[in-house]
Amino acid sequence: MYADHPVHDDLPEPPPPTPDQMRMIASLARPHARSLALVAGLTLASSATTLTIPWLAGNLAGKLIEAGPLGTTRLVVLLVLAFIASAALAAVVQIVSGNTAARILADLRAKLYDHLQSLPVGWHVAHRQGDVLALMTTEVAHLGHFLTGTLIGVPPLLLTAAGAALLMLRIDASLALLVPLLIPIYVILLKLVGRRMRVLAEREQNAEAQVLALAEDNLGAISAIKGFAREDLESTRYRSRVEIARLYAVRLIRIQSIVEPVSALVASLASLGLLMMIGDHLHQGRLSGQELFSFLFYAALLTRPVGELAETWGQVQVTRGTLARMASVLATAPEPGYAVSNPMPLLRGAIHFEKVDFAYPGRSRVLRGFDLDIAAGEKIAILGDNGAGKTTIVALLLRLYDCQSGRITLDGNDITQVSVQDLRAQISVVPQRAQLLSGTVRENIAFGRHGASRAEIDEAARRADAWDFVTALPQGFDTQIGDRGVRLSGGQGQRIALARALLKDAPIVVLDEATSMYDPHGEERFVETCTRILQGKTVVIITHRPASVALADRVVRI
Ligand SMILES: Nc1ncnc2c1ncn2[C@@H]1O[C@H](COP(=O)(O)OP(=O)(O)OP(=O)(O)O)[C@@H](O)[C@H]1O
Repeated sequence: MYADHPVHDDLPEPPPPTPDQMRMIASLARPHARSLALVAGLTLASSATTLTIPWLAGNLAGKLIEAGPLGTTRLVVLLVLAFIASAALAAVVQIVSGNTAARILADLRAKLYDHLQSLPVGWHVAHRQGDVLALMTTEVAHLGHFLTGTLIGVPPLLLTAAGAALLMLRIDASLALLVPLLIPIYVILLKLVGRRMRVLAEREQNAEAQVLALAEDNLGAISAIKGFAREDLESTRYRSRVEIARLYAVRLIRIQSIVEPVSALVASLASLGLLMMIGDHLHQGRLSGQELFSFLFYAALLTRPVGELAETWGQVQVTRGTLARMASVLATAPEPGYAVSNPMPLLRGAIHFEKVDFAYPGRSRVLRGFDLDIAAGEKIAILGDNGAGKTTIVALLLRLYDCQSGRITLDGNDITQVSVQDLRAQISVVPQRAQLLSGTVRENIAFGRHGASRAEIDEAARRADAWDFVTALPQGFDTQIGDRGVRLSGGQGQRIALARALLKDAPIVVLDEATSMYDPHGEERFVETCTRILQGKTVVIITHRPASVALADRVVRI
């Protein structure tokens, strides 16, 4: 998404969103068509009401000049009603449009999350987590602010400006026609600052993402930072990233702050010119007092939208990069297996790797013509040097990656031809690094099978030899285990991961260095338990430890 770079501005402008990307963003609005139609109707009513005010005020002013306050009651009442209606409609438009925009945004966030979840593991490996987090948090918030605070105000502004211009044209065409002459001045002004705003916004968002990425990395490695006494160094590194983000933010604010005042200045100068000409027309009797007032009110009505539209245009430049990034993530295809919906028959558990070639993107080949036959119910240990490709075999079996050539079958079914969710439902993996979630011990074990009963969770904990240490925790199974389970020891975390996998009760079980953190006695008990409870299941044991190898009927070396 972003590139790493030092502070400088002579970087290429972000590419504009493609029509396809814009269509995708527009598709987010489609489910809210009715609310948007309501917003459009209310906007129309609000602008129409606002536009009656200068006309009524002009009439009233004309009458006051010609005959004094007598006989103006009706006009005054109408004007007060118009004021009230205009204010009330403006409030209703804000509420309804704000609600709609917030709903669109909530949908976008959920859609973005679902989509990120569906993307291949390879995509997540290739993108910095900080960038992804920035997209889901600060960038979505930017977009939300843009939608709810800025973009939603555009239709009323445009309608009011267009209406005012038309009515001015009716009153005095020769004067009103001067207004479009200002357009080129605005276009030049906005073009001049636009490119710079886009580049700065891009740089600022990139810098923010880097701040977030470093905070995420460092807080996750807080023990290492303390252990190596790197607090000061890391603090300096963090500060320098924050400083880069600040510098871009300041530059962006500076440029953003001039757009609206400069536009308003041009509009004010133009109004002054208009006033001089009006004076001339009045003098020649081409304009009545009433028309003069209405004209001036309409001109005033026109200047505010001009300034605000310029500001909105600036915001569009700032949001362009976010839209492009959002759309490009949403356009990335989900895991290929998601498209296949053929159900996977319940497995007996025979695994067959046939001439499998695989390389991670941009890396040299890990597996070359790899063959492996595992019978249903067989226990097999896979040994090999660090980096030989043992964990990669598991990743391929789960279809986290697809092999470049060859094929993998389960009970004779090619895994690329069946639903990836069905496939994964039939394989339990106990990884080397237990991925514990923030939540209680019970929730962490229950993660293995949705809807598991308390008794089943307890049983899984007993089988995984986790019962004793879990019940000794302050709140037993209700103890919160924090982010990444930092409050549990490595071996305890592995036992929770084992309990989770046992609860899943899949026909194929993969133990990927699952006992690497067990004490020797614990490992012995693990081997005993597994021999009993994994009977009949196909078990793939990846290990460097002789005790675990003893579990296997057969050992292969890669
Ligand atoms: N997601 C990835 N992206 C790119 N390369 C990877 C990825 N995961 C692993 N590799 C590389 O693939 C090779 C095989 O890694 P793998 O984790 O399968 O080895 P292993 O046999 O399980 O090693 P160990 O015994 O150390 O756990 C290594 O060279 C590793 O650097």
